[in-house]
Amino acid sequence: MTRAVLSLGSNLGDRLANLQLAVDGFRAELVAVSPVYETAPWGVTDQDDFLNAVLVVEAEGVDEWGWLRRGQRLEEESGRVRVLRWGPRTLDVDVVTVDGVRSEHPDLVLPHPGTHERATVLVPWLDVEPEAVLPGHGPVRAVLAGLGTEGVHRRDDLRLET
Ligand SMILES: Nc1ncnc2c1ncn2[C@@H]1O[C@H](COP(=O)(O)OP(=O)(O)OP(=O)(O)O)[C@@H](O)[C@H]1O
Ligand SMILES: Nc1nc2c(c(=O)[nH]1)N=C(CO)CN2
Repeated sequence: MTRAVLSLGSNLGDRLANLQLAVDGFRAELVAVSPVYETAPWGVTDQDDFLNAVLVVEAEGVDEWGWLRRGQRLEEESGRVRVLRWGPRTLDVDVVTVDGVRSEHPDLVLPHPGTHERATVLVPWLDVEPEAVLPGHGPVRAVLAGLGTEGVHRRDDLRLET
C-alpha cells in the first residue's frame, strides 16, 4: 500500500470543475480531500488567482511513478496545454510526497521541491493531515509558521464533491 499527498491547482477555465475532475479521477483511492483555497499566484504573478486543494490517496500496487502518471493523465483530460513554466493552467497535479520516498529523478523529484516555500500547498495539506511532516524540512506546521499564509483564502462556498 502506498499513500500519496497530491496538490491540485487551477487558474484557467472552470477552476472548480477542473479540481473536481481530479477528485473524480482518484475517487477509488481517496482518503481525504481538503477545503478549496483561492490563492494569489506565485512564480509568474501576472496571472489570474488559482484555486488550490490537496488530496490524500492510498492504493495497493501504485508506486510513485504510478501516481505521477495518473495525475498527468488527468491534466491532459482537463485540456491542459503546457505553454509557460509557472503560467496559467486548467489543472496541475503535483506529487508532493509518497510515503517516505526520496527521489532526485528530474521527472519525479520527491518530495516535490517547491513544497516548503508554498503556503498554497502547506495550508490545505495541514487541513487533512495536521501532523504532517515534510521529509527534509520537518513538521509542516512549523514550516508554515515560518512562511505565513498571506494570499491564501479559504473558500467555504466552493466544495469538492466526494
Ligand atoms: N513531484 C513531482 N510532481 C509532479 N511533477 C513532477 C514532480 N517532480 C518532477 N516533475 C516533473 O515536472 C514536470 C511538470 O512540470 P510542470 O509544467 O507541471 O511544472 P510547474 O507546475 O510549472 O512547476 P512546478 O513543478 O514548480 O510546480 C513534469 O515533467 C514532471 O515529470
Ligand atoms: N497560487 C498559486 N500560484 C501558482 C500555482 C498554484 O498552484 N497556486 N502553480 C503554479 C504552477 O505550478 C504557478 N503559480
